[in-house]
Amino acid sequence: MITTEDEALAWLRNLPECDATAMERLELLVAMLAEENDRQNLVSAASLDQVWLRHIVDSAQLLPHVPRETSGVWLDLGTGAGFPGLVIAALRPGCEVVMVESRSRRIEWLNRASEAMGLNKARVEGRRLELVETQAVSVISARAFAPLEKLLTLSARFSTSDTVFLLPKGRSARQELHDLRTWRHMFHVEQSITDPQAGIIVGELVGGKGMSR
Ligand SMILES: C[S@@+](CC[C@H](N)C(=O)[O-])C[C@H]1O[C@@H](n2cnc3c(N)ncnc32)[C@H](O)[C@@H]1O
Repeated sequence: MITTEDEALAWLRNLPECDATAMERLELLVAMLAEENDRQNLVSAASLDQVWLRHIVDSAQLLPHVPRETSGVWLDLGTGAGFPGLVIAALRPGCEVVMVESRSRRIEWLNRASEAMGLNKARVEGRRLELVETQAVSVISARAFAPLEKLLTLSARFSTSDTVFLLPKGRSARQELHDLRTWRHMFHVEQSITDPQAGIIVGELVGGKGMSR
């Protein structure tokens, strides 16, 4: 379990994707986030004291669940302050990361941060997820976006049987998965490395696209 900022930075530096360019991009994100958080409430002020642990590594810990050679779109739902979307895009610059966000000031922030970080393959879909054109994607991530049942109802149309869902769910992961009734799936809960009580729901929908509902 990672509990300090030093441990978070050490874990990150050991990540195969974390080269000098990625680190520079993440440092820029951390600096810009601190500044922007004075203008709009992107993350809790308290969490900024442990930003590498609470936001950067908390996002980056999704990467080992997706092989580096995976191609196709990584769709991040409700990216908000940039998590995990901007972190994934910084660490996998060859990956087409699409960040869906509906609030205008957050859309503006995501576009500005993405441009400053030089994330040429990342893109912001600045609209409600319900209005985003359907396409099959390789990965769907969502941190603090919606309860599991609703999340799947909104996002299943982007999935195939190969689409990997990566859903950091905090302390409710096991309960939400246990309560899920309407979907056939191959989900399980992985332990978060940043919070002993938090879990990440990982896996695929059987049949994808909600066809098996
Ligand atoms: C609680 S925040 C989490 C932000 C970020 N994922 C994080 O973990 O820091 C949820 C975000 O989802 C966005 N959101 C909620 N419903 C949405 C929808 N239907 N379509 C697009 N964005 C949505 C909100 O505007 C908000 O920025």
